[in-house]
Amino acid sequence: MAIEFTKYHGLGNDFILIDNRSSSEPVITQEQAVKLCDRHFGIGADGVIFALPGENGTDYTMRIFNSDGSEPEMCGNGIRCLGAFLADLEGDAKKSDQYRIHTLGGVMTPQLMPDGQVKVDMGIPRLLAGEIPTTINPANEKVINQPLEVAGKTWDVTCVNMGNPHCITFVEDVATIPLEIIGPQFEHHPVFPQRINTEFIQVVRPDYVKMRVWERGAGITLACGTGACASLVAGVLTQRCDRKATVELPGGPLLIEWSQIDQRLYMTGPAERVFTGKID
Ligand SMILES: N[C@@H](CCC[C@H](N)C(=O)O)C(=O)O
Repeated sequence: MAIEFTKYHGLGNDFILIDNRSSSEPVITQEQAVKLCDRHFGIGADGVIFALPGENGTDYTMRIFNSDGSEPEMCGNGIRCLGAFLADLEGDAKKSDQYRIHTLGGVMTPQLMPDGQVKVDMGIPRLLAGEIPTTINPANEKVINQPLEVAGKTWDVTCVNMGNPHCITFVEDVATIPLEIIGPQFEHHPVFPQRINTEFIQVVRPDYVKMRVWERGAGITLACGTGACASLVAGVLTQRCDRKATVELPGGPLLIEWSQIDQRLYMTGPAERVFTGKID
């Protein structure tokens, strides 16, 4: 049976999206996802995203497999792409510009904006070590500017869970970070029992930062939405950033706001359809 897919990207963080609305289990296995994501022998992507029927009163459910086949709880760029994909699928039957999406990291709400961008209510960040999870500190303590030995160097790290786990380090110049060498060492560090996404942040101004990321299960990517949100939270907690900032990624900028009113994160950025195809 052939399976139709549409390729989308959010700032170069690219995904194969599959209309899975007629079944509550993904139609592709994790092993098949690895093959489809392969950039030489497959379609090429950072992950495969499934649009499934809603759970617990939501409109839809999102599940995602990373390019290594692992299943993360959440994906920020992916949920913007999913919002755009759902609008395409619904076509004229679309009743609203906003969807409530069930994910393993909580309910997220992408909203299609008149200018074509997608704004997402990303929920409230979780900060306790037990929630990240990490053993850097006792489970009921936050991890803010804590020393961590990686690759023979001590890094001051701050950890934030945005549905999925992130470890953030502020540096003078993101361009000098050997991401392909130290990224895997952060990801597989024993203090992170569920592995970790790793962000390096250069604060240019309190409302403008540059970010590079090593993603759990995907390696270096051109952008990471949950990582951009987590990094803004870390910047605010360490008095480096305003509560609203542009996060400049290799693939382009995301606007992130940590609302003082409801303590929720709001992420605004693009979601672009690239092409459609069929998997035999
Ligand atoms: N690129 C994503 C995050 C995807 C999941 C991540 N690799 C993980 O394993 O947690 C984003 O835009 O948030």
